[in-house]
Amino acid sequence: MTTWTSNSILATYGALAFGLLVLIGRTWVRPQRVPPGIQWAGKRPNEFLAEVRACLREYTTGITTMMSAYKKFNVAGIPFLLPTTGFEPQVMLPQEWIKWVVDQPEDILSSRQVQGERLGLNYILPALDITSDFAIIEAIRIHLTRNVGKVQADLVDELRQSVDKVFGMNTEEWSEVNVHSAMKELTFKSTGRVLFGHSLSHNEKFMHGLSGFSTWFGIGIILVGQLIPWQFRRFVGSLCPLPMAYYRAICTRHVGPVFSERFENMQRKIHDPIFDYSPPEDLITWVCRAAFNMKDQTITNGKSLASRFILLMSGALSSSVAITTHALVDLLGSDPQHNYVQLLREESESTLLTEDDWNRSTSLLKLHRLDSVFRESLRRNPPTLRGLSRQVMPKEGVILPNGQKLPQGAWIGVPVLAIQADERFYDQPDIFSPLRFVPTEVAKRTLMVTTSDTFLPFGHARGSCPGRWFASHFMKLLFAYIMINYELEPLEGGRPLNKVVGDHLIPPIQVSIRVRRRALSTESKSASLQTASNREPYR
Ligand code: HEM
Repeated sequence: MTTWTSNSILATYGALAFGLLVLIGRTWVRPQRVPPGIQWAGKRPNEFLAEVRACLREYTTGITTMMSAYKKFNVAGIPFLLPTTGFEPQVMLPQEWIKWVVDQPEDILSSRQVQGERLGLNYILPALDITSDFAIIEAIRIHLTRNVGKVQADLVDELRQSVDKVFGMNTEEWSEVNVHSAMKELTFKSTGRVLFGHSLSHNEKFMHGLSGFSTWFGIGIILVGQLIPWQFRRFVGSLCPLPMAYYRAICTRHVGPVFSERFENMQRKIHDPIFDYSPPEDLITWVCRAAFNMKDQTITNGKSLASRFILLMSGALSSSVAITTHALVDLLGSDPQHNYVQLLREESESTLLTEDDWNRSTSLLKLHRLDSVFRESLRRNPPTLRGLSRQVMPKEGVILPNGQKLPQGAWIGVPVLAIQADERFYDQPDIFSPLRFVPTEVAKRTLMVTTSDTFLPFGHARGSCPGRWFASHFMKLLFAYIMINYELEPLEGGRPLNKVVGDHLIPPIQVSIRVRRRALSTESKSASLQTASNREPYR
């Protein structure tokens, strides 16, 4: 009797647990993101809780699900549902539909809605005020791009000092430099002068706050928005702000008063033209100007601009750090026989002969090889694996170009990495070919900043990166300076692999390279080129 009772209790608990598991399984993968009629990638037929397990496998499969499903479905013109680590699958559309995606307005396909969840912004920064976005984006897209020539001398001055400090001045001894840390310091320091002005970029406390904030912001985005299941976002998101708030407070303490003072004085000058005030020409001034030029005049003080500015800039700087790290590791990890560093050095030396050349923006248009290196590196290492992410907004859903319907709340996007590795668009796509985009007699020039439906690391059309012209400018100056002034040893064992974390390709941040300052005269250099290990360095 007792055995019978305990068996039935066990059976009841078992059935309850099973029921609960099925119930959880049904809702664990966010139901809004699972449109009917779209085929899953990576889902095994007849597997118990197949959709949950397909998402779980994404923690370890890296890019394989996306790459193989792209070939199976997208190349045949069929959309597929990509499982994700956040348990929010996303419909990947075929490349031919990109024009349709970018033509849809924000109230039909919204990028902001996806950002709020996928970057975890709704949870790590719940009080985020995006009224300033338009002014900041306009200032970057129009003023910074147009005035990049005017600020080039400052940029060059700053990057010379930073590279000399980080890579050293010793022409005899080789030193070991961690690529990622070096690129972080060089990027923050050099671009900081233009983005925040001379005084802030030389303020150690501010720069320390900015660096800490960008690290924690990056961790928060990936952890809350992508790695943990969507149900836990609110809870984990409420913990992340602690270190972020600390560093953000440091930044705000320094940048807030600068914005407030600039905003008030510029506003006063508008109403009182004889007021004696002329602001420095930097991004902070251009952001305030763009805010005054907005039709609806929703921005009434500099404080709100400052707070959003820090956020956008820290994201922008982190992207630039990742891309310069990828590019340097790509170059030094390539077959030393090609001696790409020497080819880049020759181009830089013949282009940047005088101080005027360094300070003139048109000089950089002649750096075809360097431009091509960055475009090729971005092709192989886009900052996000998926791009053009949008959420379906209308209650009645949207109809895809093939007539299929997607309900409200579904997420769409395109597999950027797979498109950029498609042999229909790129010859031998698996090979790092840094001179691929150098113009020839038959191939016309494609700049690294030119987006298209087969080149998407900066997005494409509406919402694409407004800072890419500035980023390209900075990255070319930085690499030209390094190539001209330093010898760089090739990486032993080739190009170390990236890590896939959430939607990001993280460069190998542990990699160090060996560098040595070049001696002034070419003749005197050649005698000292053999390394201790007797390997032939790039020269
Ligand atoms: C190589 C470095 C960079 C890469 C790869 C990059 C890439 C991107 C990407 C993929 C987006 C999102 C596009 C989309 O949603 O479709 C973006 C947005 C943005 N980028 Fe960049 N970026 C870089 C550097 C910069 C720099 C240096 C700045 C500023 C000076 C900047 C400012 C911005 C801003 C403000 C946005 C938001 C645009 C919006 O929401 O409409 N970026 N960037």
